Amino acid sequence: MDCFETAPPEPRAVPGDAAADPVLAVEGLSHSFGARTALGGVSFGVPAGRFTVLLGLNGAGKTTLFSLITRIYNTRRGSIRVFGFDMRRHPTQALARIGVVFQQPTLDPDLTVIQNLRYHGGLHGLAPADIEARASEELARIGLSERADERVRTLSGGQRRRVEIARALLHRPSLLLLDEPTVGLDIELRRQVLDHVHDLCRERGLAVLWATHLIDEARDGDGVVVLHRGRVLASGLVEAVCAATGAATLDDAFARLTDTGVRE
Ligand SMILES: Nc1ncnc2c1ncn2[C@@H]1O[C@H](COP(=O)(O)OP(=O)(O)OP(=O)(O)O)[C@@H](O)[C@H]1O
Repeated sequence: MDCFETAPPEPRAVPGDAAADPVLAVEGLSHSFGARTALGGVSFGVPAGRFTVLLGLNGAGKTTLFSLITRIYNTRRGSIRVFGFDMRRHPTQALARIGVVFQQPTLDPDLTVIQNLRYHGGLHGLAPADIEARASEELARIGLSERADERVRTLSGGQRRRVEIARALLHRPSLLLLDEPTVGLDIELRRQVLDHVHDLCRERGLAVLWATHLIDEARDGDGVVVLHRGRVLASGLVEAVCAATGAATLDDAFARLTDTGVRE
């Protein structure tokens, strides 16, 4: 059963949690589908330059949370602020600062790589000259400049993912959201995509929220938000969450957190 019928545990306050002025600030966010509570009072922050893993099992509420942050769903309870812009009151300013890579691939396989990027840039109202300059910069960065005029269907899964990330960065967002972006990729491609997004955090100060159910996608130095059955059980740097739970590894911390307080 997916409803929460018992009182949730208090999230553990962990040192090293969101900086004073995070790029993404989520406070008291709740969402229900009829009688089913998908999110119940979720709060956390993602600061600039931090790769933050939103870690949760299937059904934890990750996609619902992303749908609220991207305004696919309206926020009815709680608040979402992006760079200080409230999603309800200033959605245009907030959304302009977000780049998204959805769980399902969204490139048009029959268009070329550059056509996909131009289309996205046009939707964001970028000038054609800016689109060309930024597209060639992003494609060079992911090592796919020479594939710009090829149809997307000729690319590997990992290359397509990197093009999706390049596309999401075209309008220069401050916050990049990725929902299970490594689904379907082999171990090596997964590592490459993870390395690439870590580099973006470090080099551009991008705030990243990376949703996954794969614990090994969180590295030391990353932030982590443990979401379980619609509740945040812990958030902070990986090392701090481990220390607060008395666990040697994040695997162990996750098992301890999800075994206590929230009933199946
Ligand atoms: N459109 C919907 N209508 C009804 N219930 C929904 C809907 N979308 C999600 N849910 C329910 O909300 C809860 C959270 O689902 P959500 O898809 O957000 O989780 P998730 O962490 O993204 O899981 P997954 O990794 O499987 O995608 C689940 O109990 C799910 O069944």
